[in-house]
Amino acid sequence: MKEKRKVPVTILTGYLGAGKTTLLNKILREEHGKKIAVIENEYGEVGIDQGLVINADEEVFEMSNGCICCTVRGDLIRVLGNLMKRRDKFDYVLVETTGLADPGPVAQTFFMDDEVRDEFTLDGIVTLVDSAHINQQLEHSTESAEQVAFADVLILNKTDLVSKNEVNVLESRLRDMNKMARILRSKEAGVDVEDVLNLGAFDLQQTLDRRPTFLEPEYPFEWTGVYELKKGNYRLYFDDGPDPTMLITAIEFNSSNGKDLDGYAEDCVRIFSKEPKQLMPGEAISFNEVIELQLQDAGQKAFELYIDNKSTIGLFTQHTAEEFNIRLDDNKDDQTRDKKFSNITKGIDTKTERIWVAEHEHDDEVGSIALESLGNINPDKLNDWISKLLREKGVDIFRTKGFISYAEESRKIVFQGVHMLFTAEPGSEWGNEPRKNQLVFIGRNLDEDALRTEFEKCLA
Ligand SMILES: Nc1nc2c(ncn2[C@@H]2O[C@H](COP(=O)(O)OP(=O)(O)OP(=O)(O)O)[C@@H](O)[C@H]2O)c(=O)[nH]1
Repeated sequence: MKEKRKVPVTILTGYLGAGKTTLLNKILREEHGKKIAVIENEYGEVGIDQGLVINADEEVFEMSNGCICCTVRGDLIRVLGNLMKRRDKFDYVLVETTGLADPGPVAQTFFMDDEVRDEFTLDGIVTLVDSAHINQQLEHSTESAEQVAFADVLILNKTDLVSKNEVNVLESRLRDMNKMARILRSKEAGVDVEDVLNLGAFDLQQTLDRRPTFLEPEYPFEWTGVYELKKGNYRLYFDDGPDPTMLITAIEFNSSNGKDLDGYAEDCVRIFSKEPKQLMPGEAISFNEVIELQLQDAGQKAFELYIDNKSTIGLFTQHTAEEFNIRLDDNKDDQTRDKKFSNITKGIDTKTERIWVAEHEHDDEVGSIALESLGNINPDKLNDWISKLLREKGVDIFRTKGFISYAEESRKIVFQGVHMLFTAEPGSEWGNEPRKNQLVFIGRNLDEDALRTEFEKCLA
């Protein structure tokens, strides 16, 4: 039997004033060929010339926001039921939640109610963030943290009100809370509609492909530039950046030891743990030690780098090259130094560059944990563990997503949950891919060691 196409639903959430209505209006105004039904739980004027906005009295639903076990999602179910009677009028549904709500109960409706599940499919949860105020909001409101944690797409809006560096710091904080979300930046919610609708955001493979680094270890450096240099004198240039100092280690790569960049990175982790040597502009960077460059002086600064023999070198820096506009250039003509100083715009090209996941404090209650193991999982053990876990801790576990491999099943088992509700359904074929299991938990006060231990016990 041919399966009926379900109507995709996007939940739009974000704290008060984050820009939800601005985004909604943008979506409704744009030519995207979709007929969108909007469900709002607030009254509000929405200017639309296409699509269908459901905001007549009976179709505006109030969201209950209490204990998730007791919350009645009846209103939303009723509105969705009414919508189905006008199925020909729309092919997409957008639910805008109130700024003060935990999006959990709304998302759960699409997992829980059989009739809703037959007709609708949750395409994704899009959370807007007011970049200027979210830090404050996170301190005072659990809902704003939940909204971040639930997101498949996080839009850092109002970037016009903060500096680029503040947005970088914010992104790193939010990334820590939700490792799975795609993060976009915007002014006036100016994002591409394709980036928020029809994501198949619950397609985990896509999410993992987009963020292949989320299971990677963290490093004390954020950037490596690898250069192939001839014997000679060079200079490393810096513009003003977000910090007055920066740690750096220079390493000479030796092609005969078989080490790759990851291997050198491990060496560098050990070097970075030592006491750094202070270096003022104009002084020379030595190899194989950690150096703290003093970058307090305003304007462009440079440090010397001497290369004795033609070699491949790696510069490992605490911050990304972009943040300080780091450039390496040769320094053959001292007479033109001053002129050269002001002229350096690009410098020598790197052979390769690499951005690393930076080490940082995990100080938010809300966080995400990714578990991975090779092999197959025993379905009964997993079911027992997950059922118990979500029954006991489901209030604090907002989202669960993952892929599981069962020995008897040729397809990947796609695992996803919202609080204590979860589904495990076969997805694409494993084919020749090595069998492995990945589970991501996003929630509050997660005990990583306990989760890891229990997960390992589920292996067949
Ligand atoms: N400076 C600035 N203002 C913005 C931006 N995006 C939206 N705004 C303004 O911020 C205010 C709030 O935007 P809304 O779209 O109403 O926010 P909301 O999330 O729907 O707000 P609530 O309905 O109160 O939860 C409006 O005055 C917008 O014009 C932006 O990128 N920068």
